[in-house]
Amino acid sequence: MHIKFFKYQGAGNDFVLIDNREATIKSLDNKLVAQICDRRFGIGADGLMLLQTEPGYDFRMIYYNADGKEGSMCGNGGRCIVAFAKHLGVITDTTTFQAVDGVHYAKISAEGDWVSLQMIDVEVIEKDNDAYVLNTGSPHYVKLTTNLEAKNVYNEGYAIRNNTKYKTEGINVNFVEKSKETEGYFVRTFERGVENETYACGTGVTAVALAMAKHNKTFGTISTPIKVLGGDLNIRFNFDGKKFSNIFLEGPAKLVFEGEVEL
Ligand SMILES: N[C@H](CCC[C@H](N)C(=O)O)C(=O)O
Repeated sequence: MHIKFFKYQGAGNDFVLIDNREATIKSLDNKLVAQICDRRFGIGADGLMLLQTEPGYDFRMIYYNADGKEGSMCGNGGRCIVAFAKHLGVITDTTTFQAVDGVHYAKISAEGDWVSLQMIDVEVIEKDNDAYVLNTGSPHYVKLTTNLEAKNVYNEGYAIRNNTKYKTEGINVNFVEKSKETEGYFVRTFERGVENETYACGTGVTAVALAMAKHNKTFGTISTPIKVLGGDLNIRFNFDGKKFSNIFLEGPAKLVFEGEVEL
């Protein structure tokens, strides 16, 4: 099958996107997705997304991790598919679409390269020793640390993601350090389903922002800037001490190149 694909990146978290509104692709074999995402033998990406039609919504987002398996919600992927929808002319400056964790609202800049994506509300944050564990559309483990720049995120992230508690379902592991320059944080993430560190993780930085508000007991309307290896993201939300709502993940979403491939 001859397929046109588009390569997007959101703060260095990168994806292959395919316009499947004609439902040309009925299903995607795990091995084929993994091969497309392979950084040596394929196009190379942290994940792959299909943009599909969905009655009552602008589109449906189908997300696959680089390991080829259909994944849970991808925040940066959600921002990139909104930019892709604008590029295709499916939307103009706001959208409501369906994803694996429910309905998402988003707005996009006129230039089409900056997206603010609403994430699901969060009420439950658990502790695992001194780490925070919460689900922002994907499951996340958040651990405060120091000297993050020098940390071996692969080894330490791999060990937590594969320990007896998390091995079966997996979990995304976020290491966070308070920024010296801003009110925000520096975050590095070992991502489930990529099974490696990524340059950014949208649901991950969202989980970090919420966990830090809980940790610091800050309430009200909060805006948290977060630096990641691939750039800068911002998370805005309300926290009343119990529930996190009106959560928006904001940042760049850029088209890198487009091409064609024989699947
Ligand atoms: N790897 C994640 C899904 C993608 C999350 C990340 N790319 C994001 O931007 O949220 C998981 O399987 O839980």
